[in-house]
Amino acid sequence: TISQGDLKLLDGEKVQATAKEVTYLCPFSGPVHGILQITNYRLHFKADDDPPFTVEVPLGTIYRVEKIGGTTSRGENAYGLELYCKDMRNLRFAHKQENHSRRLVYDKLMIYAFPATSSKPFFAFTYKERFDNNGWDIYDPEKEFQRQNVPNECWQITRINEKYELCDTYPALFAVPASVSDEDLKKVATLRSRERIPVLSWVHPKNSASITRASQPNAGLVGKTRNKDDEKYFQAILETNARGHKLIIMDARPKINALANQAKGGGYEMQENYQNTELVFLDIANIHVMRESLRKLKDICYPTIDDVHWLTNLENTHWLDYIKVILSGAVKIADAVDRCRISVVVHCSDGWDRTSQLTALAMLLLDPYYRTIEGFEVLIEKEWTSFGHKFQQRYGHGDKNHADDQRSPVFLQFIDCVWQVTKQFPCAFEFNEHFLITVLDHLTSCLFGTFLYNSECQRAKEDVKVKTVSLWTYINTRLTEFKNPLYAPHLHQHVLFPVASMRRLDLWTRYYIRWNPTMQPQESEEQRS
Ligand SMILES: CCCC(=O)OC[C@@H](COP(=O)(O)O[C@@H]1[C@H](O)[C@H](OP(=O)(O)O)[C@@H](O)[C@H](O)[C@H]1O)OC(=O)CCC
Repeated sequence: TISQGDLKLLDGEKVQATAKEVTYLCPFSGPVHGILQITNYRLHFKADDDPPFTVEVPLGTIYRVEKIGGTTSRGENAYGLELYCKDMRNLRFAHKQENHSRRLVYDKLMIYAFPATSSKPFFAFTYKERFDNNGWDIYDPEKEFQRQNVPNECWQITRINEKYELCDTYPALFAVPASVSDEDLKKVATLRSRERIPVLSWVHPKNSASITRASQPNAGLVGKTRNKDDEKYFQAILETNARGHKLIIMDARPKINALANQAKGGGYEMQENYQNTELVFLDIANIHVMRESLRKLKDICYPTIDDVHWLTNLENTHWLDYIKVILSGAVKIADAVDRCRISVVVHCSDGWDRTSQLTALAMLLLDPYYRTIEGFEVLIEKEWTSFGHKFQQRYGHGDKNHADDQRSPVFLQFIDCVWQVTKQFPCAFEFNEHFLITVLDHLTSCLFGTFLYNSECQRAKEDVKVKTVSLWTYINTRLTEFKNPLYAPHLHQHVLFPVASMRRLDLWTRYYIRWNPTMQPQESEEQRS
């Protein structure tokens, strides 16, 4: 890496703009004079004074850039830029009008922070660092199925989607009941939203109960004729569990939303048509509710915290209510599969947001492998990236349109739920909190190819495994940084059942309040006199 000033450039990173005499308007310690640099990967500010105070943010983590003040602004620091970031902070810089540095910085930000809009490549395709391991090899679907003893007499790995022809938001390889034919699968696919048919996520190593995942049925408004093919398919899933006498369909949504989806041809399975099947609604709200909740949470956390009203303000964001309802959904699934030995089919509307949260969390509780660093990397590749969670759309990678209502912090919520479980079982995980925060930092940085695009099919088309570095490559070259010193695997081979009660949940302040220094209690007037 070439160092330029204090900026240690990455391989492939080049400075695109340098602005001197810029003032960083720090909300905590006040204005700081220094030099602002924009590269094709990040924004870097270095204060003139000592110790070298720096502010840095990957351009992918910026979702909005606003100009402050105009050429007529006369106030101190009234002319500059405000950057809104996806990592819970905003950065304000004041520029001098005369040297036109704001125009230069603004123009370069528009090009390099929003490559999808400026049709530039993501920096991940320019990043040329070499590593001695390849994180793209961590997840091999057939190896992971083999670990679950699949294929076997109950489950087959079908190649019907090898060219993404059945469902282009699903992985090329997935497992379905051994008794069904590819013809059956094609029929079932016409009955599921976006052809996202029920397929295997995890099978219990001892009692053969399974977790399968899907999108909602194209049930439409009640009164449509029954759906024999779908009902037969559910029977096939039921029969994969030798002792299985029942199947539970866990619909992640509030029932009112499932009903509303009927108006658009969606809906849910009519229980009476599916023998030995129970339908449960888990009451998790949709992506719009979660986006709004995080917006409120950022408002009360940054830049200032109203300490007197903190708990009221936190409650009014409902953020922890949603963490609780997601966690309790995952506990219900783990309980059904492990204690009751009943197979569960998980779905929601599209089957790529709430369904991913639930299957991944339930598998984390059920299978200690996913609580290792390698296992967790496999879990994310399997239940999130390969099953088509739309990372680019949900996080707006490289997209200038910050108001897009398809954006939503669904994956952040999942990592928050994982953090909650690590707090209740501090010795059950190989990874530490720094690992989780690093995953979130690179969810938005666009330095790695792991979270780019919206599906396995798109990532294959863009050849990310050859042209970009995997986040797991970076992580796995510095594992000691991410290991939990308290990890005691031999004591935690059992299923974890976290308590999803409000009194046991905490706000993850090391993430949401990471930029506010530990606020010194304000000295009272009499103490000062
Ligand atoms: C008359 C028109 C009815 C109508 O628009 O139905 C559409 C639903 C939208 O369905 P919802 O489930 O409420 O919301 C959907 C889910 O959040 C889904 O994620 P997931 O993978 O977790 O399912 C997202 O992918 C969709 O973009 C989003 O629209 O809207 C509602 O149900 C809102 C009711 C409060």
